[in-house]
Amino acid sequence: MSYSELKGLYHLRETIGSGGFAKVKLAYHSLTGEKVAIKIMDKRSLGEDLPRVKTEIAAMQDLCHQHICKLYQVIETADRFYMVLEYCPEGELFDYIVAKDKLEEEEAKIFFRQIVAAVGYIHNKGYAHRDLKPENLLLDEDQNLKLIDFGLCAKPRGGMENVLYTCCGSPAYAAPELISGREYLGAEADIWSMGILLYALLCGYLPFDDENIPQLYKKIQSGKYETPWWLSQDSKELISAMLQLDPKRRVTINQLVTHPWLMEAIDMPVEWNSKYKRKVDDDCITELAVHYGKSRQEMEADVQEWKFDYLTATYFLLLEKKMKGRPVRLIQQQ
Ligand SMILES: O=C(Nc1ccc2c(c1)CNCC2)c1ccc(F)cc1
Repeated sequence: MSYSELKGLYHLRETIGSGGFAKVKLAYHSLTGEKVAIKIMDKRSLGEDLPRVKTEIAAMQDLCHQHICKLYQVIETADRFYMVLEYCPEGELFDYIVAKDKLEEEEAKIFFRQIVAAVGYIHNKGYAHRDLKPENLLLDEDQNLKLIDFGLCAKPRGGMENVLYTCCGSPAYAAPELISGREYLGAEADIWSMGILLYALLCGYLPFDDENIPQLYKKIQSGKYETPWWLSQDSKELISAMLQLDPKRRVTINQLVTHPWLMEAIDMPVEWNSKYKRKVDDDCITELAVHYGKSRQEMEADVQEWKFDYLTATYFLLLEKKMKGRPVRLIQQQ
């Protein structure tokens, strides 16, 4: 394959993942030398999944948060989509849990606080993820979680108080109201999935499981699950508050951020604000202006168009370098 559209912009390396309709390759962004993950999708093989890609791109262009995998650039050609994404080399949280069998409470707490921050942020922006599971949480090189796969997310018209109907996501993580075909609120269904997620982090297996889907649905709709002896009272209480069959009795994201189990030993509520500022970073603008031979005003105006072109990617990757204490410098091309 040539991937000629990336020539000069990114140096492509090995394939690091290949899912259903996408291949993910490691690449180096040529102007900063920073590593990125490029998700490559062939339009023909996408078939009816094409709308999912458009949904994901639109959502990720609107989301900018330390626990959401950053979209840097989108390249669309006649027969392909390329999504240039934040590099998450430690792989999926799913594999991390499997490798450790289950997590100690304090480690699970750190991860779960990051998940609550990410979900609180997207709900605040009017999005429901609808496919929350450990496979969709990646670890970056500092073991921070990054939420991915917004292909099934929903931004209900008129706000999160408006109901949704589409039954989607992974059965074992799906809320009872969602699998019963009733209308549901995206935020409440996400909270249920987070309850399943927390149970999986602490126990290393799922509260409702059955390879026969109708049997699995019966178990979910019964709302009955076992809790192993090693769970603390507080963690059992939190899981129970999230796995309430009646979505109106379920804990809300606003109540979650100050829940005792999440606050214990950390004594700070979960902060879901993005660490990214609205205002563009002056050092990055200066370096870009010098490189492109433009005034700072022009450069700032160009960047703030947020076209998710190579300039958007270069700006965000320069900002990443600054946040990691590396020099805010572009590689001078010969
Ligand atoms: O960076 C990603 N995956 C990645 C990167 C490096 C390595 C892996 C995955 C797996 N282990 C080897 C190193 C990645 C990032 C975003 C995404 F949507 C999908 C995958």
